[in-house]
Amino acid sequence: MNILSIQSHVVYGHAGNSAAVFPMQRMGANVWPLHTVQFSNHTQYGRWAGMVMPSTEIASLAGGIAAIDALHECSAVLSGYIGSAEQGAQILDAVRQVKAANPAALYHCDPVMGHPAKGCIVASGVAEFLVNEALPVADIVSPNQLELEIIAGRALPTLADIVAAAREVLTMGPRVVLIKHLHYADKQPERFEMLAVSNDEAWLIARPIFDFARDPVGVGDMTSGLFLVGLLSGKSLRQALEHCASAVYGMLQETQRLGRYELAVVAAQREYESPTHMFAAQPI
Ligand SMILES: Nc1ncnc2c1ncn2[C@@H]1O[C@H](COP(=O)(O)OP(=O)(O)O)[C@@H](O)[C@H]1O
Ligand SMILES: Cc1ncc(COP(=O)(O)O)c(C=O)c1O
Ligand SMILES: [Mg+2]
Repeated sequence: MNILSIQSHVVYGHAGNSAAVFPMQRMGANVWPLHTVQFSNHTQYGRWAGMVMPSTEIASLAGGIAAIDALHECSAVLSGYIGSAEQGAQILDAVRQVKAANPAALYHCDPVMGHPAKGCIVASGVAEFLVNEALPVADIVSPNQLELEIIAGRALPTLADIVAAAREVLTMGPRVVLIKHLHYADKQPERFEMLAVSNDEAWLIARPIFDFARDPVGVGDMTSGLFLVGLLSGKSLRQALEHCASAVYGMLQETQRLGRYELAVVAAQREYESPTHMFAAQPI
């Protein structure tokens, strides 16, 4: 299995590819990391150095892989944090080239749209690109609830609203929707919940919340990567959800045990292969 993973790279710490690539590799996937930005650190520190890769870089690198006739080996394209709206078009071009070379290849779009209140900064035009252009082409999409609300164009105060919106997304192109973080009004506050929906199934999973001084970053990026590898390696929707939720829980537990702000991506390496605690999903 070969995954072209088009996401951010941070030199220090973990977000984007720097959070997702190693866990995917540890699950046995061969990853082709392509970086949309190279920043010193993730944006939630409030300051960072580095640059958005030039928009032509993505097309150039995809073209380079095409030139050595290797695109047909690609099983999936995963996109995450995008540095500019122009980069988006290049990513979709790469997806088209991969799908032309390997019609079975999947496109998993993690629609990272930013969260200004939390300090996750995304360039203007990226959210519009994700909703209008990337979503119709995606096979798998993994928004958090805020991103799902932007896609749906309305607030989603109840679990029923969220499930309905996820089903709407299935009519826009994707075959699988993973909502990576739910925060509806009557959710029990001590539970962290995710939802996976396909045309035939809907699964809800919950794990305990940890009390971090500051919300760690990169959790969503790692979750999406692990979920994709699970599906590609033949897990059912339910199994892929249970595996990624449980592996990320184990990694967060290690992060808390070590008292770190940055994710304990490497220290928790055994969790990606076989999570210490397995949480069970419930059909809804
Ligand atoms: N079990 C947990 N305990 C505490 N915080 C968690 C737990 N699981 C995830 N989180 C945090 O919840 C937040 C989820 O963020 P959100 O913006 O909704 O998704 P994403 O990570 O995709 O951007 C992250 O800040 C993550 O660190
Ligand atoms: C460079 C970069 N990549 C990715 C992300 C997304 O991280 P998360 O997985 O928490 O959504 C962020 C969030 O701040 C970021 O700064
Ligand atoms: Mg995210």
